[in-house]
Amino acid sequence: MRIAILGGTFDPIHLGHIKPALEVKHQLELDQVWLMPNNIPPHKQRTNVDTQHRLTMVEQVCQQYSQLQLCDIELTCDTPSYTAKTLALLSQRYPQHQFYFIMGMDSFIQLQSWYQYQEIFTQCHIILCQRPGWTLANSSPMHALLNQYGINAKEFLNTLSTQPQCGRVITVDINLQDISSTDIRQRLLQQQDTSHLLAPCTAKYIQQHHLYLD
Ligand SMILES: Nc1ncnc2c1ncn2[C@@H]1O[C@H](COP(=O)(O)OP(=O)(O)OP(=O)(O)O)[C@@H](O)[C@H]1O
Ligand SMILES: O=C(O)c1ccc[n+]([C@@H]2O[C@H](COP(=O)([O-])O)[C@@H](O)[C@H]2O)c1
Repeated sequence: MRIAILGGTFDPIHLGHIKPALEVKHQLELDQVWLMPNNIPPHKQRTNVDTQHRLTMVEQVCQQYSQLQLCDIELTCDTPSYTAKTLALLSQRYPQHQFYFIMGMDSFIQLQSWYQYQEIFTQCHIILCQRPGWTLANSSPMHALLNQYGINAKEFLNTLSTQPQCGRVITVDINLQDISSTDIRQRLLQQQDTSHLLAPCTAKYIQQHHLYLD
């Protein structure tokens, strides 16, 4: 199967994760999309709620959206959730699947600082989603990399049978979602409405468990 993975801290999961994931699945005619919460985010100082809450919110989203599935592979690991390591483990565990890794432009811009980031290109294709507020500078080394390995979703699909198994950066043209977990946490702290930014199950869970209030 052709499977895309959206890894994240999901603190909390929001529609800026869910809607692009659904659009990517449709545009690239993928068999499945897995949401993969990390345990210890490599580039964040801390999470705002514990792993169990972040996991439950993702689980509930997967129950609500039948096209999304949970991948809990990083949750059993007490070391930082390095994507290169996780993808190697996934390829080992599921040699029958072809993996794609979804990321927003903010992640892509910083990719060079990831642990053994070049290994990622040997394990999967990257699916790159635009994100409001993030533009790749012409001078960025990632710009050169995108020029070399980039391909748009339509062209990729049209030439699927001749494409390599990994190493491309597939750009998808999705509806932009100006949403971030940081903004949602700030709104919750200030008791502002967040219902238009979250799946209903997540809004309910946050309210029931009094999350993000301090
Ligand atoms: N609105 C969005 N549009 C496109 N991609 C997004 C969006 N929000 C998050 N992503 C992508 O989803 C992945 C996981 O993001 P993450 O869980 O860190 O959410 P976040 O909103 O960026 O969180 P925070 O504000 O706490 O940093 C990353 O690859 C990120 O680029
Ligand atoms: O491998 C790394 O060094 C690395 C550095 C930063 C982020 N990641 C992964 O990228 C995904 C999005 O991360 P974040 O911090 O934006 O939630 C998530 O799966 C992280 O584990 C991975």
